[in-house]
Amino acid sequence: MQMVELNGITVHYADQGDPNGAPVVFSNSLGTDFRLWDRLLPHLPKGLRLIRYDTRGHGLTGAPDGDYFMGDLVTDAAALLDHLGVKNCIFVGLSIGGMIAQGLAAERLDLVRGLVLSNTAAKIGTPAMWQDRIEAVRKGGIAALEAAILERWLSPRWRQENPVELAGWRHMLCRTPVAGYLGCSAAIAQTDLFDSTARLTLPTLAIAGSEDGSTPPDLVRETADLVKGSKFHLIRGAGHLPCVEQPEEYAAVLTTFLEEQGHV
Ligand SMILES: O=C(O)CCC(=O)CC(=O)O
Repeated sequence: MQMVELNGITVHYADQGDPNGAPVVFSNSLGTDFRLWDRLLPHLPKGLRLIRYDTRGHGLTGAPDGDYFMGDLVTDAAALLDHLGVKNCIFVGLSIGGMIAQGLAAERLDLVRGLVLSNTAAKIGTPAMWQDRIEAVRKGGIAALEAAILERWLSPRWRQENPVELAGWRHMLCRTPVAGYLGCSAAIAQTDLFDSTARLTLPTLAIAGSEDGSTPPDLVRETADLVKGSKFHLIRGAGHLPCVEQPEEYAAVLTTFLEEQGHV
């Protein structure tokens, strides 16, 4: 287990692969932790340094009470990369992780040389939608929303064919600290990265899932279009978590991007 105290919280991370390899960093979505990437990593080329961490409020990372701000989440990611001596990584972020990716590239371009914006956007939902969600979780816990969330995360076909694994994702979601879920929901509610993302010029790949009920393909494409020269890839048949449903295709498109950047 790898833990470090940063920015006032304990951060849980995994630094795997080749310690001298080109770094690829992974940032998870709301209600998951760094096991989000478990099915993907075995399909990536050897020789990379693969760093994953649990976002503030998730997994084994600290989950303070109160609203979080996107700036906190970006500072957490930057502090971890500084701690690990990582520069010039390719940063892969899914959903809120993709917002962190956009914020990090805007604030600390010395750390990042390319972005993978997976199932994310410059702005996700509306403040009113997030306030409703926050109130529902305060009242009934995450379990009150669990069925609807899983429907957005994973396609009907995958859920039907993988009932046992589906139970694991349900457990991960429902065991997310409520303070962490609420804190990160507040951060998403307050975030609109349109202006700063429109100023980004680094190589960017956007990935969407055709069945994604949280960040539908058109929303992901809109954000990709903000970054000049970005690429867009649609994974057909996958929901909000395509790295879980279709890890081979996800790995293939990510590997092509890494090769194009001379990162492998
Ligand atoms: O997944 C995220 O990080 C936020 C987007 C979202 O709404 C996820 C969900 O459907 O619960």
